Amino acid sequence: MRYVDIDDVRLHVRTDGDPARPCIVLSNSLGTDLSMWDPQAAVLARDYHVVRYDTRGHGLSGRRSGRNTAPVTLDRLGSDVVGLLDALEIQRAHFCGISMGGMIGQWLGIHAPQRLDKLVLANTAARIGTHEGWTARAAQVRAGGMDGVADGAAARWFTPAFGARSPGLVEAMLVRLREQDPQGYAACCDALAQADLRADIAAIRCPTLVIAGRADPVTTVADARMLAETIANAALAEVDASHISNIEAEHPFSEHLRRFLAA
Ligand SMILES: O=C(O)CCC(=O)CC(=O)O
Repeated sequence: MRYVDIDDVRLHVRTDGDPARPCIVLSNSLGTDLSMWDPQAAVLARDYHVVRYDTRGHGLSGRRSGRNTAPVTLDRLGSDVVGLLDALEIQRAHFCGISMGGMIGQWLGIHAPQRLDKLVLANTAARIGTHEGWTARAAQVRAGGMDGVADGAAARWFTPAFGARSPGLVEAMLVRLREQDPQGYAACCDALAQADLRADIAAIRCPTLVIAGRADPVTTVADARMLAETIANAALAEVDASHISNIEAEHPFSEHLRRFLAA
């Protein structure tokens, strides 16, 4: 376990694999933490220096002083990754982000292409949800804590078939969601309320793999197609999963990732 201070935030970071190998950074979705990448980190660490971090306000990452109440924007979340690479003295890295992490990846592709090798955008979109929806969710957790969003999360994150097959994995994710800091979660909802990259993603030039979950009700296959068709050097892969596809379709997801990075 390691912490890196970047501006006002202390990021919880975990590294696996040989630091002399090419680096891949893994970025979590809203309401999760770096442990969501355990299946992929185990595979990738054989060939890569794997850097995972908890997005600010999530897991063990938070403000260095005071509560996680300061405003958060997608610019801030993207700049955290640039700061993380600087702190670890990594000039360039591959980047794989899921959902909110995928929006951070798009931001990096637009604003920090000189730090990126290949980009993987999983279960994400250039615009996720609506301003009203995120603002209402932020208000809900600020007023009532995490239980309200956690109650419906299994249905948004996983297919019923996966829930029946792997109840322990689903429950572990929900426990972690309930344990998130409501202020940190709400601040990232505010960032998603503002974030709209639809007019900007054509600027992304690095080789990109877009991964979609065929049963994802949050960021749909149509959202993924839009990314893959707009980004010049992008390919699309679909897996049989809902929103948290790297867990529900662990092996196909890891295989797509591994092959794309190795090509
Ligand atoms: O998963 C994300 O990063 C954003 C979309 C989302 O919050 C899914 C959900 O829990 O409804």
